[in-house]
Amino acid sequence: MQRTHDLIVIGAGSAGLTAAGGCGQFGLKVALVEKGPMGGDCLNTGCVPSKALITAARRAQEMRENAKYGIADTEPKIDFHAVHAHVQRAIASIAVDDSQERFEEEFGVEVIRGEAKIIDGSTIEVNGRTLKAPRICLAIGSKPFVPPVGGLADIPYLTNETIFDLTERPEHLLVMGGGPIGMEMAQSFRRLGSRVTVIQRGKAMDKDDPEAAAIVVGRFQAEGVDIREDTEVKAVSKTDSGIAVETDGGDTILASHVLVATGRTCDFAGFGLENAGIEWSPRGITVDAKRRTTNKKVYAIGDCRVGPRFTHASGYEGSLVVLQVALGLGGKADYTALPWVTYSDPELAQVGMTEAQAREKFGEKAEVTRRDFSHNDRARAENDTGGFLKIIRKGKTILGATIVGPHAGELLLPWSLAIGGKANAFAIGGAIVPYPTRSDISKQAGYGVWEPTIFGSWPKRWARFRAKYLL
Ligand SMILES: Cc1cc2nc3c(=O)[nH]c(=O)nc-3n(C[C@H](O)[C@H](O)[C@H](O)COP(=O)(O)OP(=O)(O)OC[C@H]3O[C@@H](n4cnc5c(N)ncnc54)[C@H](O)[C@@H]3O)c2cc1C
Ligand SMILES: NC(=O)c1ccc[n+]([C@@H]2O[C@H](COP(=O)([O-])OP(=O)(O)OC[C@H]3O[C@@H](n4cnc5c(N)ncnc54)[C@H](O)[C@@H]3O)[C@@H](O)[C@H]2O)c1
Repeated sequence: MQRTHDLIVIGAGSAGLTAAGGCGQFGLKVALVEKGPMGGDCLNTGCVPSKALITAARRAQEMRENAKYGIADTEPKIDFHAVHAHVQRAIASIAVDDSQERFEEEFGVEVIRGEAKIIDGSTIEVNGRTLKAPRICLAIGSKPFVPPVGGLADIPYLTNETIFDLTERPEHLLVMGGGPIGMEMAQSFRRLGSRVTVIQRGKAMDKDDPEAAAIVVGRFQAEGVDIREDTEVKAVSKTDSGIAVETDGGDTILASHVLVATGRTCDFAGFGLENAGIEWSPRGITVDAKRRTTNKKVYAIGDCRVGPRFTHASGYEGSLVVLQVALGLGGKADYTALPWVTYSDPELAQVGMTEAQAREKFGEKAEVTRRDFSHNDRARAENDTGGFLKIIRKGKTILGATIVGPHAGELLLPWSLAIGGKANAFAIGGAIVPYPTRSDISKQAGYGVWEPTIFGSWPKRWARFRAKYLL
């Protein structure tokens, strides 16, 4: 059979849209197959609805905390139907960018709505049609991992796929898992008026810097979120008054709703990966640095492969596929400067290595330069001085940065560039930064890295010499 397309992309989430749109823009004949709504998890059940909900929740919380600015505190009146409508509006406004019409009209991609199956390494089937291309790109995502907890299958638990459909506020939301999904949702629902309990197996936000995570956890507790760390759910059961959740510590918590946010998994049984010799496990599809599967003509990008699961990682890998397929260029994934942000309040932002990772790799050669927002004039003027910036480095080489505080995610960029070698602490420390901004904390930290050198013995000797003989 002749090729029908130059590239077949399966999955129209952040990863697949980028790969298909980019190759389409280069004039390749691209098929993009999607079985659900365009935009995938990020648009419909992930980043977008969660950030919209977080915004509504923050507005509510600000009303409760106004007195410190001389404005009376007020308990907000929350119309949960209207909050739901706001979340749906946010999805609708971004959906235009991910729409079938746009990909067809702007990028010349053939969008096919249906469930694809792999026939072999260059052939797929969808809606009874057979498509053939020299390259296939799998961008088929992941799904919520539901742990084998007794009784869970018998209760109507929520996941990220259903929680944004709620039009009534949960009375008491029990969140299983203190990762980014669990934490972002826990604070949002608490601020919108629910009672919230988080059950976390180890420490909450366990992939992040523990000192930064502790600041976030402290804030949650101050707002009334009941966080139970080092605790596991043993069993759940439905009772007349709600859902009884038994913990391994012997407590029973009565909740109205349970959100399962215990990580992601993959189940590609029946999709046909074995027909193309593609290896996978529940952790994802096996890939190399170029995101090629064990069948070198088939790529797997974004959440469906083993690796970090973020929208920006999916988009980045989509663009690597465009480089390789359309232009025949390199395309190895480099995550030395991978950033991630948990949009709790305060935000927790990380790029590159955490302090613990750097210490494990470099021992005493790993150093930390830290600046607290309590010394940042904008934070002081705003009476919101919690949090810090930590630069993790080896000598003057920047390995990572951790920021916790308001807008932390917006402050990462100079450090991403520094880790990638496109900026450095000296340049950041010497930049003219508008006063008063929170980003001044980066200048202070950059300067801090160089301060001992600038005021070292040689510059001082030179200054004394100048003062004595040349002034
Ligand atoms: C609640 C939540 C909040 C999040 N917040 C953030 C955030 O703030 N920032 C961030 O960076 N990341 C965030 N993420 C993670 C982010 O959403 C994902 O990393 C990203 O959406 C993955 O994109 P993807 O394209 O790889 O997969 P997906 O978006 O899952 O897309 C896969 C697509 O493939 C389709 N598909 C699957 N099988 C087939 C088939 N056989 N045939 C046809 N189509 C198929 C699916 O229908 C789906 O549309 C969040 C996730 C969740 C759950
Ligand atoms: N802001 C963001 O970038 C953002 C936001 C939400 C989600 N995401 C992405 O979505 C994915 C899923 O997020 P997540 O929070 O579900 O996963 P996660 O794996 O990051 O966190 C899940 C947590 O649940 C805990 N856990 C697992 N089983 C448990 C059990 N039985 N009882 C109690 N705790 C248990 C784990 O120890 C872990 O800390 C992640 O890959 C993340 O990158 C990103």
